[in-house]
Amino acid sequence: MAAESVTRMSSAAASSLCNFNGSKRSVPVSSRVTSSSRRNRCVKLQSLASASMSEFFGSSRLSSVNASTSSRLSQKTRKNGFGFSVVAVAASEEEKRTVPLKDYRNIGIMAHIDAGKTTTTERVLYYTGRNYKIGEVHEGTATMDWMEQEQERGITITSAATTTFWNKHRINIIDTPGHVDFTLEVERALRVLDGAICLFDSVAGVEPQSETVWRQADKYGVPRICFVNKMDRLGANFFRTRDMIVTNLGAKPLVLQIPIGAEDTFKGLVDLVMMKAVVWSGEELGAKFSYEDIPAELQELAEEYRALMIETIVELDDDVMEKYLEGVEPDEATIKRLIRKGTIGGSFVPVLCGSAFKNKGVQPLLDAVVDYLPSPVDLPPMTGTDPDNPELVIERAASDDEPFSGLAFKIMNDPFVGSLTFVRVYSGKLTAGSYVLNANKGKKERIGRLLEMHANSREDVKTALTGDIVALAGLKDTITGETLSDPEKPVVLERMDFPDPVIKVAIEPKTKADIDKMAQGLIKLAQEDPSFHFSRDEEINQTVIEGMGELHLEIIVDRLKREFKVEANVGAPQVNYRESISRTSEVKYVHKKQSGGSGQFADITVRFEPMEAGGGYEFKSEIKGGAVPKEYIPGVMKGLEECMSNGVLAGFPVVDVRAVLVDGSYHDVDSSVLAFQLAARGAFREGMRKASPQLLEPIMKVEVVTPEEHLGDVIGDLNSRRGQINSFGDKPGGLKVVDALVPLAAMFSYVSTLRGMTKGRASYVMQLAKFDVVPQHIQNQLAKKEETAAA
Ligand SMILES: Nc1nc2c(ncn2[C@@H]2O[C@H](COP(=O)(O)OP(=O)(O)OP(=O)(O)O)[C@@H](O)[C@H]2O)c(=O)[nH]1
Repeated sequence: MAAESVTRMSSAAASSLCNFNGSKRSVPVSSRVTSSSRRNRCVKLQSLASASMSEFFGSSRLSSVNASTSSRLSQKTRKNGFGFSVVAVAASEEEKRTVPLKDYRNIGIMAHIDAGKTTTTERVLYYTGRNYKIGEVHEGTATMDWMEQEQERGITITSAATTTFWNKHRINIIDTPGHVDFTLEVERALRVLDGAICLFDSVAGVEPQSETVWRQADKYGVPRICFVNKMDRLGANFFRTRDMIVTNLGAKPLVLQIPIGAEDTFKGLVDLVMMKAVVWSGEELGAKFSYEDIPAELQELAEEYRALMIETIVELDDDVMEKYLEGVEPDEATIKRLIRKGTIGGSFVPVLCGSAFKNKGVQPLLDAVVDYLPSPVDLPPMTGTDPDNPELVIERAASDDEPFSGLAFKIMNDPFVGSLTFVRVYSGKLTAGSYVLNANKGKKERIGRLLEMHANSREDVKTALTGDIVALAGLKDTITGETLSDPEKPVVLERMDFPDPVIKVAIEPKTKADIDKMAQGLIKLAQEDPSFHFSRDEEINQTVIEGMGELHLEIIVDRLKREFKVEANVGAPQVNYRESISRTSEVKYVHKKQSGGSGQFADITVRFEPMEAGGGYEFKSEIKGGAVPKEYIPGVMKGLEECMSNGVLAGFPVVDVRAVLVDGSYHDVDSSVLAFQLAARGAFREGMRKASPQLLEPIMKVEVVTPEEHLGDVIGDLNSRRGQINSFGDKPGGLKVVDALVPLAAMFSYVSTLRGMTKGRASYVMQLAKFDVVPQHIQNQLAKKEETAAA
């Protein structure tokens, strides 16, 4: 059975390579990406906020794009580009709150690739009555996987939002992708969610990507419940997964259910709160369940786990604990109250089980979402800062009566509705037709339409209330991570972190006529996805796209083709290196020019210090007594910042460096901000060279699962890729698992090699572990390539 997920993963990842590697790469595009000397001439675009079509290719083309878009926008009901209907409902009055805020659950479903997130979500939609007909991932009909690429590959790429109801509670769900290339989607979802379901495959247990998303959820303090899925699969083991939650995640599981049977005898579960067996009569969609007596052979185990559960939760309440010590067990309502308290407070994570595919365990899971995950009012108020005074902390309680605040967490381009901005409302209300302030940019935005999303279709609403997740049509300047707020009571909520891309490829349209279309597409795609960057060098006529992995960039190229009708050739993937320094240097740099009129003078001394890994870049001024007047310091900062994206070794971004302005002097007439900016550039060049610069490369944590007979080949191959084997282990089904650290540069086209070597029976996952120094002989090779390219 393990081969089932192996094959699916391998084929998804394998297809990611055909554009970038192997025989299909007979493309007439320079596989070399922009050289360092040229890089600084590139226009770097990360979002539409930083550039627009007009900046890129002139304004005339931009207006034609807008005109055609707006004519399409005027239509009310139509099919969107993905074949689903867009429904515009005339909303007359302001919507009233029908569900109290305490009955809201904003949740995400997160897991390793293939654990069953989409399948579970589809079941949730069915059992909550949202979907009449169920979509199956393997048939390519899942509602939440609405992109063509998702349906073809059976994987989730974008997170989709949907709203549904259970026991009079409103549940907003975001389905998130498991593949590491789309980790940003998970990050964005976690930033705006109040709680999460963490799914595990009961055969594989806690897998690498589950660890990653678990840490992400920790970072945002998201309370969660665990669902051990796929209990029907051969090799399913609930208790091993429970143990892995302890060993691999360092979490404290609170077992609330134990399975009745496993693999093909999996029938249902014992609910330890009610001490009842919940047994399904079949495995078909909508199969009925009944409450029964606990099977005799499970009675003892159930009592043991119930006792563990009670002992854990009574610790949260002194009175209950006292009574318990006197021999009085808490009643069901008290048990639920304490499980809820401990889950929200992070004391433990409830663990449930089931088989989404066989329709067992989904309804109790929904009950647990309602019973144990928090509503917006159970969480501390959101904090932010005053846009005019970043020192001033502002709180926004979750209430319709507070001033409006919301966070834009995702932009999606719909070919017909236009750009949709997904917003989580944290406080107050948002009304269609009103104006809000983009507090990060200080710009007002008009709210055109407010849409409630149901995966692939949408419904117009007049008002969004606190706790809602809505999509806004018509915003012009807002990008992911920015705060929208009441213009009279502005607030900037804490921003999200976006990872920097680790790989890049050169790309060019197959026909010259498509160059505009490609730029338009890239701008839109970069606006949607902050982990995707692109840059263009006009002089050598080359565009480079950068992303989180081969699959990520392949999807971008595929979307260019499908959504923007641009066929593109792509070069070989290249690693996005970083540059840093290994020792401290101090330089004095004088910028002096005397040519006829007024001169330029700036004198600075800058110390460059290495910082801890992950430290980024920092600037500090130690100027005393006005040696460099305050008004010139921004010039120094700007000059240094400009250089940080363009290191002295090979033009890669510089990281983990602190620049300290220690001294300087100025001239009453000839000094200016510009002169200090130019001096800073000079100081950077000299200072970095003196500080033993070094090239850093992304090192990936790779986990390969292979049948034993191919273990030797797999290890030999990893060694030849500069891999460092960390551990071996066993997986159910006689499979071996190898954990290694391997430089990303050596992992391109790995999937096809692995497939060839193991006849398609092995699979692997990898994720970024760290950046590390590139060995000297490889640095020399890279420097040589750089020189040849520059020549
Ligand atoms: N046997 C069994 N198969 C399941 C179960 N749940 C999901 N699957 C299958 O596992 C595969 C992966 O399921 P998905 O729902 O796409 O998993 P996912 O976590 O959404 O995957 P990504 O979005 O690609 O990360 C599909 O073939 C499902 O039919 C289950 O409970 N039992």
